Amino acid sequence: MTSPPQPSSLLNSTTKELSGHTIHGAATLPASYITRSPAAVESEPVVKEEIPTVDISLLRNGDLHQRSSIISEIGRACREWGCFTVVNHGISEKLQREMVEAFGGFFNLTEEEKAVYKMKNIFDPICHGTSTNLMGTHVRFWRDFLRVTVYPVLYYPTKPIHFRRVSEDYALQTKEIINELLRAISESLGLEESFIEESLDLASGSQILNGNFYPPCPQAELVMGLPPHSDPAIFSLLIQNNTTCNGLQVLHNDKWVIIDLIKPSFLFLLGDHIEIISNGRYKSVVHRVMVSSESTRISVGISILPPTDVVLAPAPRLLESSGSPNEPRRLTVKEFLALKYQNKGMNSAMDLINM
Ligand SMILES: O=C(O)CCC(=O)C(=O)O
Ligand SMILES: [Fe+2]
Repeated sequence: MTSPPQPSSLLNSTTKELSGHTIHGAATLPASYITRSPAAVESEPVVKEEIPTVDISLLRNGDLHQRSSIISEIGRACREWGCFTVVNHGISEKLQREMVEAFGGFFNLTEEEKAVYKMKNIFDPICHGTSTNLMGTHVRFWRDFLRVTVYPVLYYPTKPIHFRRVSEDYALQTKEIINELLRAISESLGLEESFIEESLDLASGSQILNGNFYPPCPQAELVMGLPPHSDPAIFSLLIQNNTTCNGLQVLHNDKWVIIDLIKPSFLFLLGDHIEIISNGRYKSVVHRVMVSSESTRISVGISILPPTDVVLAPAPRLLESSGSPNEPRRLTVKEFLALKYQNKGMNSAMDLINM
């Protein structure tokens, strides 16, 4: 049996290593992981509530009336929640399971094998990282991640062996749903259906897979998998493994709503880019991740990103009626990301644009 590592080496460990070292032994984590006080845990409003559900088969196969009523439902969900459950999307539960298992297989490789993909730059097309907070503080979170660009070039870890085939199929099949949702969201804002696609030059953009790994944690109540944040993205579609831990929570009307992510549905999470295009009519959803002392949670998100030099700005048609006294700033995707990190993710996307 190996002896428990010293505190300094714990700080260089991945979350997975730390979980292995602590869960069966000493249950004390390095102080930088403790981000919640018992009093805060007690007093936070956490509730179970049903979030909107959208049947997207009706975008494809419904008659005109059904299609327009689904577009209104998508609009309402984006306005009131910034998230919804996507059902009847046509992707098999088998492919979803294989995708989650492929990420699980990667996270369970040895630390040496995973280190090949260690993040050097946040724009690396494939990168693995752990616990750190990109917002720049000395706080750490209970999560390992692997981010992989799957389009226009398919990157993949060489192990597990089936990662390549599964991620290629998954990227191809989800792309259709992503495109349908992009068109529906544009229409729901009263814009041409191709507006978002064209204004963000998505034909030159990329498609990204994000795998998150949250192993059991001995002090689960006091740590966070991910702190409250909105995604600097257009939107993501999320799935998770079969776990007893419903770790994801979204902020709605000042309460944290626990998300029960049941396969084969996807969870749609609206990101900052659409908040900006919609001139704040739609809000990117603030969400956070809690962890469990017993089970491992794996989540996989897929999203598309515009080229980093594309300008993020409200759609001109939505600007006229906004009533805002100032012209919003025109920031490129790259500048927006830098500003978001500079402000430690504390401001909404529209606040950053209007600053
Ligand atoms: O693990 C989750 O459910 C959410 C992950 C997440 O919020 C992210 O990767 O930005
Ligand atoms: Fe997120």
